[in-house]
Amino acid sequence: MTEEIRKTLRDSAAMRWTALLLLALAMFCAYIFVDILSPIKDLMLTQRGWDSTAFGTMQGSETFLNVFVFFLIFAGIILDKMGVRFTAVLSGAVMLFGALIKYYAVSESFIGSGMEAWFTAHLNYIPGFDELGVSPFYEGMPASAKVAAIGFMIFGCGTEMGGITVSRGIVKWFKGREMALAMGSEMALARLGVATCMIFSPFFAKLGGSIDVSRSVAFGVVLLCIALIMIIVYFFMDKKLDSQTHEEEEKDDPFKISDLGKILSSQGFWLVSLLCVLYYSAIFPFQKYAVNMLQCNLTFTAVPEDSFWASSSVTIVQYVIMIIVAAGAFASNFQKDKVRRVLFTVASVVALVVYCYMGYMRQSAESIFAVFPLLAVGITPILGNYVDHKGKAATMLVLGSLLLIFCHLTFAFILPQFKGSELGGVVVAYVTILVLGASFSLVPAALWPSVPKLVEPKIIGSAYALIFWIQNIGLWLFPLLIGKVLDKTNPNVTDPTQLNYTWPLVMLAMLGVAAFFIGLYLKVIDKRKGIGLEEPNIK
Ligand SMILES: C[C@H](NC(=O)[C@@H](N)CCCCN)C(=O)O
Repeated sequence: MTEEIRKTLRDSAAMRWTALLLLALAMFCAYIFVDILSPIKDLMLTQRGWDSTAFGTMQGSETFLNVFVFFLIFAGIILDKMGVRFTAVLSGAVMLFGALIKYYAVSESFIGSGMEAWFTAHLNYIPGFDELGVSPFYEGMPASAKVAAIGFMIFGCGTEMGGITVSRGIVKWFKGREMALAMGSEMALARLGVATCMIFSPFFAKLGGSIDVSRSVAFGVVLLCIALIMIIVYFFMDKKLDSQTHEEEEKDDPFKISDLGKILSSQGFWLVSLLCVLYYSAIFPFQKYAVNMLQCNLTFTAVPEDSFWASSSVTIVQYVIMIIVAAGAFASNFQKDKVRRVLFTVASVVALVVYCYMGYMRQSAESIFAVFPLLAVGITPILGNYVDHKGKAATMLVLGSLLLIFCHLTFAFILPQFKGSELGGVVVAYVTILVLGASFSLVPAALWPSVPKLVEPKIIGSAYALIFWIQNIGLWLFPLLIGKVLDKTNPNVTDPTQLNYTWPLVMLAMLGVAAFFIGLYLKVIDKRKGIGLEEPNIK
């Protein structure tokens, strides 16, 4: 009887995984919106006149307020003071608001409007920011890109606040249990969001034979409405949990500014943050250009519009197969029976082969790149589970950085050698993208669950916020730099599918090299100071 009374929602596996599912689905929708314009960079040039610099500046704007107005730091303080559920709802609402502005900016109704005229004439110079060279706008930037950037900045505040809130929420529900597995599963779903976006953004933009880029953004907005509903349901579960545990996060352990000092004085924290910014700057900004990079490096034969492979139903079938790949790989993690585990894995691999074949037949760069997050969906939970039970997080960080270097150098120097060989190029692209996906499983699965080992529980929210803030500097800078380097190294190229991506890719590989050395140093410090990064989470 006493046992029963003591049981709380988080003691029930079904309940805590339901809470996780709600948060993870909300992040799934958010990640779709993050990259909603990434696979249609070429259309943004032909339909809205965004060159690579305009595109990169808009893409980088997502993190602008987080970095330069320190919004992420405030978000961390709000999270520590107000708790998970309040901050989660706030982040959902902010994301939706920003997304609606971005939708208006790229919609047909913006063209020729008074607002377009105003933004064309204004915001070309931002005092202070321009002098520092960090302005989110520039003289000559298309008005639609400026307004989209404003919306994306607001959205970015919501999504990053959502990110730290979800990490904190997972710690709240899973600490001492399957925490890394839960974080890995949440990230797996987020990765599926990226794959979904790669397939459906161009699908909606080109639906019915006419091109309208705002349809892609509208798709993202609808998903963000669904995300907000998920968060509201989570709100009530979280409230119930607190009433059972009699925990009032916001009152028991009030946040103090001096806590920030404690975090910043930890060497382990700095190394993890540096590794995080270097590694993620070579991944998320790359994601925004990857489809265009493939369009530029692969030789595609145009698929006739009336052919079977060009039909919308094939896109949907291919997406369903993608879900089978992801679900099979993900579910295999949870099979206790060895035979069943093998069966799930084999089904997933067969579906992956079918998926890849369809991508090749459709001659579609977006569906080729969409395999990137798929391996992460299957592997991240396995690796999370491994970190929970065996540890070795620092070693995984080093290995992930090595794979990153290998992949970017392959894209830069080996893939272009296959230009002209349709099949050869696609095979090299698939293999490299899948290996990059494996790297993108290793690093996040090891990095995020390591944070609770670096700081005290009550300041985890602020610690995640600070790491995200440092990471956001890179996520702001690198989309912009890639765009600028592209424009500089391709001065006379007008066809958006004929750009040379060598230098941007070399730049990203260099980030991997720096991350690799930080990872090695982290291993040394971990051993010397006994931080426990190589230790399992569950002892
Ligand atoms: C959990 C981690 N999330 C992040 O790093 C976020 N700061 C980035 C969100 C994507 C762009 N706004 C991850 O996805 O591995």
